[in-house]
Amino acid sequence: MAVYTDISEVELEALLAAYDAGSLLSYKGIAEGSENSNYLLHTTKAAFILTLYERRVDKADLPFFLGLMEHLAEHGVSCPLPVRRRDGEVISEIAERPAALITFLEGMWLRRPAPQHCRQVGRAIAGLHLAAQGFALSRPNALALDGWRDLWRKAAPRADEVEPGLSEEVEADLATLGRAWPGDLPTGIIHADLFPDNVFFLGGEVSGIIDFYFACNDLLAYDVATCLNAWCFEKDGSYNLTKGTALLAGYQEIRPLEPAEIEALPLLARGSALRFMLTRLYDWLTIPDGALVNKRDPMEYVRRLRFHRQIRSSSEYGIGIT
Ligand SMILES: Nc1ncnc2c1ncn2[C@@H]1O[C@H](COP(=O)(O)OP(=O)(O)OP(=O)(O)O)[C@@H](O)[C@H]1O
Ligand SMILES: N[C@@H](CCO)C(=O)O
Repeated sequence: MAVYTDISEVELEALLAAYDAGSLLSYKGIAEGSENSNYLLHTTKAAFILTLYERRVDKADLPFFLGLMEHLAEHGVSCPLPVRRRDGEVISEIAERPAALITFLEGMWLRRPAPQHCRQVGRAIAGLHLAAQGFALSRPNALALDGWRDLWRKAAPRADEVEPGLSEEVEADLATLGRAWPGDLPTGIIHADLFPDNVFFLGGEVSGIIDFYFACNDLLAYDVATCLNAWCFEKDGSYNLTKGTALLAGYQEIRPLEPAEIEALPLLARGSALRFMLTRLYDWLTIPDGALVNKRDPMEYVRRLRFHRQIRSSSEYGIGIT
């Protein structure tokens, strides 16, 4: 559950007074998610989500995230729209946290996505990459190689408690990725966390994308690699080639990958698996048991790392260089 901060109806009514969003009818904390506190609000005008930024979100980045959502919505991507206050601002404060009111998106995320959903996600992510072109702000990826090394420094001393030998594996990955990480592939704004719980479907179609709080400028194909990790592995850790093929084909329908991007996929997928393994490992070791937070299993991503290490060609993901 992710409700780190409790808020009262009195605080909420005071907050809503700054907006033209109606008056409060009801509210409740949302159990899902792990990074921020989210509340579902019903007002006399509509339903909204109120997000209180916690943990990894730096307040200085909020204009980028919220501005990006506005830009994407204006360019045809279905995503929440930040609600402006009467004074024109989008960032508020409640319970000593920075907060934003955003529009409510209909739909649900899929616990068991099928290949046709993966194809749609491929299309959606390519659409997002194209729609984000021209957004005026930029933000470096805080969870790229240097960020991974920082997380690793903090988690390394206890990593072998989670899996004996993990330290040695991660040291080798960091060294390989540090040497071989591609520097010359197409870049742009990426979502960087497009997991199934961040894509809503309605009647079998993508109805919207949420949670832009890791969005940043980085390699576009790295976002595709993250989607392969998040959408195309089964619970038993095996790669589902049909899903991978569908996701990559969907992406290429909208934005064909360059040969160099295709060739780099095994490395990018390995880097992305390491990134999610490290944030999960850090949380696993630092969040106390019993805290009201979803702790995600780092071992799922250790298994993905092992898979990507033995890939010899991108065709094993379901794509060929033509
Ligand atoms: N605009 C929205 N419309 C409808 N529901 C939303 C919206 N934004 C968030 N939610 C709900 O809140 C939940 C958590 O939101 P979100 O994924 O942004 O939180 P988070 O803590 O950043 O999670 P994550 O662990 O994925 O980073 C979502 O699963 C969804 O149920
Ligand atoms: N999507 C991330 C968590 C939140 O960003 C993970 O599954 O580790």
